[in-house]
Amino acid sequence: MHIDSFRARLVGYFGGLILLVSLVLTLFLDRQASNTLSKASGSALYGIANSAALMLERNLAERERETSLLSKSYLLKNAELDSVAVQQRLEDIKATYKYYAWIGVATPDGAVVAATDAMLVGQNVSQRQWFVAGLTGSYLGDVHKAVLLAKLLGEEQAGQPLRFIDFAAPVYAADNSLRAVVASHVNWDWVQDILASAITAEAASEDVEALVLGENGNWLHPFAYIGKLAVPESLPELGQVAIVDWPDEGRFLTTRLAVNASTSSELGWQLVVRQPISRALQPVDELNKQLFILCFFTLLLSIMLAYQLARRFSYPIERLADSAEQIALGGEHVDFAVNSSLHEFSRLSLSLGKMMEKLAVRRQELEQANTHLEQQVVIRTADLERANAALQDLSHKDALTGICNRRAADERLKTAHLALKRGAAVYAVMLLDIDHFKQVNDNFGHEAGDKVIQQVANLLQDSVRETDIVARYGGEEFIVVLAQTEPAKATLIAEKLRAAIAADRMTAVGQITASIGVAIANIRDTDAEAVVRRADAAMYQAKRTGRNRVQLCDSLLL
Ligand SMILES: Nc1nc2c(ncn2[C@@H]2O[C@H](COP(=O)(O)OP(=O)(O)OP(=O)(O)O)[C@@H](O)[C@H]2O)c(=O)[nH]1
Repeated sequence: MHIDSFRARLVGYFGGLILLVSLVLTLFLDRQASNTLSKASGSALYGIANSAALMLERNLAERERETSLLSKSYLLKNAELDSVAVQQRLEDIKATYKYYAWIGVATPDGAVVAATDAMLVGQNVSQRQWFVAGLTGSYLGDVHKAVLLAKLLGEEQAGQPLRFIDFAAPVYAADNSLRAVVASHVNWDWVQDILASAITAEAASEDVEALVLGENGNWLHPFAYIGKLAVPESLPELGQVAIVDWPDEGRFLTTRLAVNASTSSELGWQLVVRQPISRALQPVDELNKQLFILCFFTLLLSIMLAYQLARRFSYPIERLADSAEQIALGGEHVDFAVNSSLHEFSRLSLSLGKMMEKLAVRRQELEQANTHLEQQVVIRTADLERANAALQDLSHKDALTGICNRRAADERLKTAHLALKRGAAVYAVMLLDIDHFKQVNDNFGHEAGDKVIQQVANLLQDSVRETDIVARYGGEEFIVVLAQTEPAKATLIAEKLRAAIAADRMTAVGQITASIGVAIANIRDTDAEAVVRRADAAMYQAKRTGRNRVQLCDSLLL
């Protein structure tokens, strides 16, 4: 299939069009799906973040409320602080919430007098921040490592150091005097567990993770990120979802919420929930793959269809082109029939067939006309050649005598002189003039004179060789050019001619004579005319010296 063929073009255009439409459609769907999915994933992330933040807020408020209620309880306001009842109350409260690590009561001077599991009892906590703050009001302390408790509870859990959040509140006696400070330490694990429960198993499998950012801009959770994961410069606004470039980690769909617990003091925590964009948009990749496969097969099918369609259209054209080529190569009986149900092709085939028939008729007519013309040309050419030959003949013949005329004699002389110049043998020129011809005319009439001229011409013509030339040079003057003839021989021939004329009896006239001048060509002669001039001079000398004689040109006549 040629690249410029109808088939290739149609397949190319059709395939290209389908490819273009597929690409545009795929890009459009990709964009639409990405947007829709980004929004959906963003909403899901926001939902997770929102519920996790709410749980954190409620838990913080709950713990603070519990500590506050405990500080205001009748028991702590009135009972002995180191009594069993107080001890039991603390244990009961601790048992209600598994993340309580420690609940204790310290006197205003900082001595722990009651505590769950009797931990830290007798120790002085007056330097602890929770104690100092708890002396004056409700206190909520940010996450920290507990120095004393850590020693009692063990250093680490699951590779992480023990971290706590502190709640404290003052206990006032009935007379409103400060009686003690009650405090609880909540294990940081509760944050981890809340976040774990907020993130569903499905979300976790899609790499959704929640992070807690502290007020000072450092990660509080997960522990592995503390001091290791850089906080991106462009986190989304609070409550917004955005695609964020995380340093060294790539692009994440990210949302951020503030944890507003409405507690006595705000911790300033922010909850960040993120998901790698590749996971968030994974369904788009799947969709793209399916679209690609769909496009590929659509393209393949389209190309096959286009090829079949093009074949259907191009086949009749190719047949017609083949037929036309056969005509170009000289074929005569070419068939233009095409097997097509399409009206246009049937019409074209019919028209071409009719055109061929007409062309064949025209061609035959043309060939006949041509043959006739060629015959006419042959006939005309032959006529022309004959006419030319006759004309040539006439132009070199003397009308009266039928022998050569002066022009023919001059041409022969020229040729002979050129041959002499090229080294051929010398030639001789003889000028012959009938003596007293005027008297012939006068005495016997002009017609008789003509007959004498004709007779002399015949006599001369019959007396010389075929290679020589006899011509009528003027009225009653003749010239004879003798090829390759020496002076002696020329004189001899001239004498023979003179004698023959003198011996012949002319019709109605009787005897006549002629004078002959002979000249031999010389290599020094510039042209034949010089030789003729010498012959003429010799002829006149013959006339002067008595007529009916031959005079060979001597040097005096040169
Ligand atoms: N019948 C006839 N006469 C011719 C022709 N051509 C020339 N003549 C005549 O030939 C004569 C030539 O005469 P001239 O030249 O005087 O010389 P001539 O009488 O021959 O005398 P010489 O030449 O001196 O012997 C003239 O009277 C011309 O009219 C021709 O074709 N036919």
